[in-house]
Amino acid sequence: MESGNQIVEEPIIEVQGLLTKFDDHVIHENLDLSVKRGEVLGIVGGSGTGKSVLLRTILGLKSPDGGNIRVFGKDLEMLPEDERRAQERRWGVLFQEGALFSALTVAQNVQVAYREHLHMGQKLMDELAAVKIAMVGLRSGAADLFPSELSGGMKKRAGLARALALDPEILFLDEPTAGLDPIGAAAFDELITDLAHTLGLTVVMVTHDLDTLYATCDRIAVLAERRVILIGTIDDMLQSEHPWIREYFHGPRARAAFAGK
Ligand SMILES: Nc1ncnc2c1ncn2[C@@H]1O[C@H](COP(=O)(O)OP(=O)(O)OP(=O)(O)O)[C@@H](O)[C@H]1O
Repeated sequence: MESGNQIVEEPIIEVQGLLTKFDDHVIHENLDLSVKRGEVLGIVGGSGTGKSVLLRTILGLKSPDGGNIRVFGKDLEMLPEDERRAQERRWGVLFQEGALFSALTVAQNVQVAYREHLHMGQKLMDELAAVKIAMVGLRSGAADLFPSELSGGMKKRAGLARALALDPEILFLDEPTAGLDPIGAAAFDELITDLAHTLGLTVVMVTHDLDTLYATCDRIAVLAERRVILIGTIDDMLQSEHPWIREYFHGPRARAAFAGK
């Protein structure tokens, strides 16, 4: 149910008064979100409420149209290019499908970050990639496989190994269990929890998966009405009277996910 991490109150990510839009289509307005260092935070919300756009905006892939975002106490928009890149090295991202380069092996995918950000010999890169590959529970032989040779679950793990390449402090996950069967999804949830705990990671994940919320998240942020309408624990969600939150956390699927917890 919880990462078991030591959670520090001081925020590692702070979003204040965020406005994002595409032309006249306002996605977020006056959105506030604070993520504590060491917590596993799940972001939920109906389809099209702007969960992925929020992730992309925090990552600096889309500029805010208003408000500000501070990660590690710094506003990416204000940073010169070299500091911005240094900032980006401190987080890892796993997009849906793992977003692996199809022409590269698993090990080479992990090494992309080393080539881009660090200067080291091939032997050291191979050794570091092997550590990351083992860390995500892939057997060593997987290092030399191409993405097309991997199952869905292995692809996710390879993507995770790549996201962990530079020992990030924050891990961003977009729908980590989408497309996995229930057993694969449960194993992936366990892996995320173990890694978060062992490495002291802060994890921010967008997910629709109630089992994942129950298994991994310390807190949940609910996106609706263009902002975060509630942030808190599962118990806080269960006590909310908001119609969407009630429907989501008291619906038949939620009851099934709750069973036995
Ligand atoms: N590049 C873009 N250009 C125009 N509109 C966009 C763009 N990216 C996202 N949107 C719009 O922003 C809104 C929010 O999209 P987003 O993908 O963040 O939703 P979501 O909450 O992640 O949805 P889902 O749960 O279905 O994945 C949608 O209406 C989408 O059409």
